[in-house]
Parts: sequence; structure tokens; C-alpha cells
Amino acid sequence: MSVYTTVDNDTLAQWLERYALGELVELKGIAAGITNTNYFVTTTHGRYVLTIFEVLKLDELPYYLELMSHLARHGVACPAPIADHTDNFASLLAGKPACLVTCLPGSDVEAPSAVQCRAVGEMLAQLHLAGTTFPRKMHNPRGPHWWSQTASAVYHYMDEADAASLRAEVHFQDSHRFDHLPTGVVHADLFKDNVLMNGDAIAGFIDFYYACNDVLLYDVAIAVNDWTRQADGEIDGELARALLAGYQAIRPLNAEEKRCWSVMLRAAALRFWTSRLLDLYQPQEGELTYTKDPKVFQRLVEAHRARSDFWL
Ligand SMILES: Nc1ncnc2c1ncn2[C@@H]1O[C@H](COP(=O)(O)OP(=O)(O)OP(=O)(O)O)[C@@H](O)[C@H]1O
Ligand SMILES: N[C@@H](CCO)C(=O)O
Repeated sequence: MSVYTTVDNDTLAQWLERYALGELVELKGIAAGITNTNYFVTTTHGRYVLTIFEVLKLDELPYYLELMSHLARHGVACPAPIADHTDNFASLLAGKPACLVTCLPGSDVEAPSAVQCRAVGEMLAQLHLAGTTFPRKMHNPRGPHWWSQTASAVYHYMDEADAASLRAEVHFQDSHRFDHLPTGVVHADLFKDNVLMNGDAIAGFIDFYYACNDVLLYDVAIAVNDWTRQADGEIDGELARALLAGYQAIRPLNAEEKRCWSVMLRAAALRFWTSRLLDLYQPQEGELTYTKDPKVFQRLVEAHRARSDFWL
């Protein structure tokens, strides 16, 4: 359920006057999604998605919305935010920051094919190339310093063997730095539920609210860890190879990136292992999240540790 803030037709119709989008025809809540309130909004000009932000503040939005606008303008499949008559992408609605973006066709897939994984890899590389001309910068709030601190805050909740495994991984990652690898704009959360597919084509990447500047290979590893992971938690080699081939058809990895790949897969898994542990053991008061299983990423880190073939 993801309508936390209800908006009635009259309130929305009044708010829509700030846009050149015609008259309100229909307002319909979207059930999927966790963090924000989303509605489909149909006006006499077309169909849009309204997002009411439950956590991010109005002054935090320009980076993300301008990034989506920049990427959409460069042909990357993602929603384009709509500017209002004051040339802003976001303003308050029902007391909360809100924006409208173009509504894309398609839906997320649970069990992607190799063709779909390849398309995701290609589009991710296009995003990385288009990001090179985006002028704003955003530090990654969930980088190595964050996961190391987060791990320290959760060890005492965990059983000894799990805590030892987490400690070992943080220690391992501390001894590997990726500062010399190519950096740029990364999506940083390109899971299956953040991509709308229209058959084999990418309708759009959504949910840019973890986007930031970081190592590009990190983004590839996040995508491989989710898109190619099967129901039993094991990576499907064919899917991983397809995603990587798609990526490299647009932006070939350099020798250093290839050398760091296996460590990066573990780093990307550690990031979500720790965030899920934090959500499980220290849920934020008032935060509208439900807990995803941290064990999935623990098992993935441990499986990556043990494997020798990394699909490159
Ligand atoms: N631009 C769009 N076009 C069409 N459908 C969209 C669009 N944006 C979002 N949706 C639909 O709304 C659903 C919820 O969106 P989203 O996943 O971004 O929710 P959220 O709560 O903002 O983020 P999260 O679930 O990651 O916390 C998506 O699964 C998708 O079905
Ligand atoms: N994609 C994340 C949640 C949003 O950051 C996860 O599955 O843990």
C-alpha cells in the first residue's frame, strides 16, 4: 500500500492550475511502492504520475528531478518531470513536496530473460554516458563509511556467526579502494522493481532517489546482484553475462574495472545487506518502510566470496 497522503480531486485540480496540463480527468492511487505516495493523474493533456514525497524535503529534490530531466532529454528511458509555470519541478501539495512526471508504459518483471537483462545493461551504460554532462554533484550517503558505521550499530543484534561474517566483509572491503575507477552519475538502486519493462524494451528506469556520484562499476554490480539473482539466491550466469555484454556494448569496462569486478560485486551486496539489517533492527520512527530480508544479501556476499567465475 503506498497512498499515505490522500489528495482529493478538488485539492489536486487547484494544484494543477500551476501547470499547463489542462483539466483533471482522473486521479487513481498506485498500490505499489514503499517510500512515497504515488497516483496516476489523467488530465485533458495526458497521463502523469504524481509523487508526494514522504521523506525527502522540497530543497532536496532539485538534484534528483533535474537529473531525471537531464537523462530523459538525452534519450535515457526514464520519466521526465514536468515544470510548472514558475519553472519548478516540485512544490508543496497537502503540505508535502510533490511533483508530476510523465507516465511510462510497462511494468516491472520478476523473472527477467537474458534479452531483458541485456537491455538493462545497455540502458545503464547509456545513463552513465549521459550523466557525464550533468553539472550537479551528490555525494553517496551510503558509501563505505556509512556501511562500516551501520555494521557497527547492528553487530550486537546479530548471532555470532552472522556478525563475524559481516565484520569480515567490512574488513575485507576496507582493504580495497576503488578511487582510481571511472566515476560519474549512478542510479545506485537499479533493482528489478525500479525498471518498467515494455516487453523486451526498457520503458524506463524509475526511483532515482538514491542517485549520486560514485564509481560507475558499483552501479553495474548492484544491477547484476539483483537482476540475475534467481529465486534460490544463486546468480544465473547466462543472465549475468547478458547484462554485462549489454553494458559493454555501450561502455566497455577498462582493465582496472575488470580486475576490481569480483570485489565490487561483494561491495554492492554489502551495501544492501547492511541497509536491510538497519531497517530490520533499527527501523526509523515514522518511516514508512517494510523490512526486506537481509539474509538474501548475506548469502550473496558469502557466495561471491566462494566463487571463481564472475561472468566477465
Ligand atoms: N513514471 C511512471 N510511469 C508509470 N508508472 C510509474 C511511474 N513511476 C512509478 N510508477 C508506478 O508506481 C509504482 C511505485 O513507484 P516507486 O517504486 O517509485 O514507489 P516509491 O514508493 O516512490 O519508491 P520505493 O518503492 O522504491 O520506496 C511503480 O512500481 C510503478 O508501477
Ligand atoms: N532496493 C533496496 C530498497 C531500496 O533501497 C532493497 O531491496 O533493499
